[in-house]
Amino acid sequence: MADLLTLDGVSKSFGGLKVIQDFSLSVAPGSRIGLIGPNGAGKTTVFNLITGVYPVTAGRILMGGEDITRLPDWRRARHGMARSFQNIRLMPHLSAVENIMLGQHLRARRWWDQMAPLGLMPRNRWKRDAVAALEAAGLARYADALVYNLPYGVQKRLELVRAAVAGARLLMLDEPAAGLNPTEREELLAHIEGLTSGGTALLVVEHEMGFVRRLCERVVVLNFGQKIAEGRPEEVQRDPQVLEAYLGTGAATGAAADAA
Ligand SMILES: Nc1ncnc2c1ncn2[C@@H]1O[C@H](COP(=O)(O)OP(=O)(O)OP(=O)(O)O)[C@@H](O)[C@H]1O
Repeated sequence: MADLLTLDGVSKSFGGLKVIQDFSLSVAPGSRIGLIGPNGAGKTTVFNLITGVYPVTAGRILMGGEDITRLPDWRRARHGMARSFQNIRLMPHLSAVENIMLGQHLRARRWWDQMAPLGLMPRNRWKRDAVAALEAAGLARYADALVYNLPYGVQKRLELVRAAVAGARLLMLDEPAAGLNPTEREELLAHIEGLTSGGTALLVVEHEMGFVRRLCERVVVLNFGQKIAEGRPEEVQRDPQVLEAYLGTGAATGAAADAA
């Protein structure tokens, strides 16, 4: 099957610092890939290169076979990539449903569609869609609650709804399980599984290896900006280079502890 997302020999330098070196990656439609590596390995930078926050120094990025390397971030979003961040980026003083509508706004193609999430148009389809997305996620009871009043686990899941709204083909999640308690983590896992069972591909950065094992069929390991391993989670965890990368840094992450 043709790739949904392809990174072909991508490199990134900041000044003289080579942060990503000759990194290649294939994400098939509907596949679930984990991107792991020690702190500072370059995982978030890879996300930033894919979504167009930073231009690449070398290499190509393709989405659905189309070269998007030079496209600005807002045009890449319209190719169906959606992202959540390490830190929650919801608008705390808006309601849950208003936050979901902001996600729709980012993907609106026509100027009148961009106005619609503001609620100025009659028969606001956008609001209905946002409420439906909350219902599908089992979060409808929070629709009118202000985000800053909601528990952390619910806020994380709202981010997921916002990212996935409007039919993303690729969902990119940066440390979605960080800071969640075991119950919240299970709820998030079920939520992500639900979103991706419909054929949305997943690329997830996550330190919590148990979470990655349950969610991802394939794992890619970065260290000092280079790919050092790729394969099924249980294979990768036994890879000597991966063990060295984690244990050699002395980073007592969940991945290292699991891998040991
Ligand atoms: N805008 C920037 N300017 C200069 N250096 C940067 C920039 N962004 C990232 N870096 C550097 O790139 C390297 C990789 O950072 P990145 O945040 O991508 O790592 P990471 O694997 O996501 O780490 P963590 O797991 O701690 O989030 C680090 O050395 C970081 O300091």
